[in-house]
Amino acid sequence: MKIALLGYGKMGKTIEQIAIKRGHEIVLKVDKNDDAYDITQADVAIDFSIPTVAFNNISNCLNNGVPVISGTTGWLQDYNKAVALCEEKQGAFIYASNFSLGVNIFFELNKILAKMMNTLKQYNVTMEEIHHTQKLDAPSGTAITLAEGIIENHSGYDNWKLDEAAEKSLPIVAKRIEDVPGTHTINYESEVDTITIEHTAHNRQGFALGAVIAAEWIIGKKGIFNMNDVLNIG
Ligand SMILES: NC(=O)C1=CN([C@@H]2O[C@H](COP(=O)(O)OP(=O)(O)OC[C@H]3O[C@@H](n4cnc5c(N)ncnc54)[C@H](OP(=O)(O)O)[C@@H]3O)[C@@H](O)[C@H]2O)C=CC1
Ligand SMILES: O=C(O)C1=N[C@H](C(=O)O)C[C@H](O)C1
Repeated sequence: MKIALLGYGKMGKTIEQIAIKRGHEIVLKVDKNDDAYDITQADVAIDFSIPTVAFNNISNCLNNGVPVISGTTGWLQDYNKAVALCEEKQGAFIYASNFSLGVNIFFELNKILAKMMNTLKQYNVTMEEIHHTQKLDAPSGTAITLAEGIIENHSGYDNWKLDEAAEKSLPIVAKRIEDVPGTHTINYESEVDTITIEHTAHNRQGFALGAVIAAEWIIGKKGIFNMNDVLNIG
């Protein structure tokens, strides 16, 4: 498989190593605003760039008939436009806030726990995410997906807020600490006890492997997919 890497930072470099080990070829590495490159030489593009350019990168792939996997977070105000473009061009597109198998299992566990706790109003839900200090967005995309999983399954919450508690709002605290790849913690706290679920990434390998598996999976398909489609869980 010929892969274009849109974004060649921490994730792009980790994906390159894993893709080569799995027998793929990296035909393009894009690390700055540059419309001159020819995306059509790739069978699939993997975008791990920055929030302000992700939608442009994805659009460029869809406009040129190249299937695209995006893990960039912080650009979701344009997600519906990407979906509409993918439908119009009959392309193939996957966005996931987190590509690791472990986090995708954690997403499902989070929904089940929220459903179980729905009637137990004595428990307040809080969330904390910790990432490295270079991270551009807050809260993390993963924290937003987790919050949405709780909101869909727990009638006590209908929105989330960063660093703020309010009626029916799930508060998310975002911490930035040197070199932390990504830790997400959800607490259900009552006066008498606390139930905690937590996912801790030890490195970026899990995210990168998931993105390469998604790229392998999407070849020959058309449509808008997510990691549940790829991993067949949930
Ligand atoms: N979904 C998931 O599983 C995961 C998602 N992420 C997300 O992926 C994104 C990238 O993370 P990470 O690799 O750690 O970040 P990095 O900052 O290490 O890498 C991003 C790279 O994108 C480059 N870039 C800037 N402009 C463009 C452009 N126009 N086109 C292509 N690339 C460009 C940056 O270059 P420069 O430095 O010169 O600006 C930088 O090298 C983030 O949004 C992060 O939240 C991260 C891990 C897992
Ligand atoms: O920026 C990161 O590093 C990460 N970003 C993703 C997010 O925003 O959830 C996924 C992972 O937590 C690492």
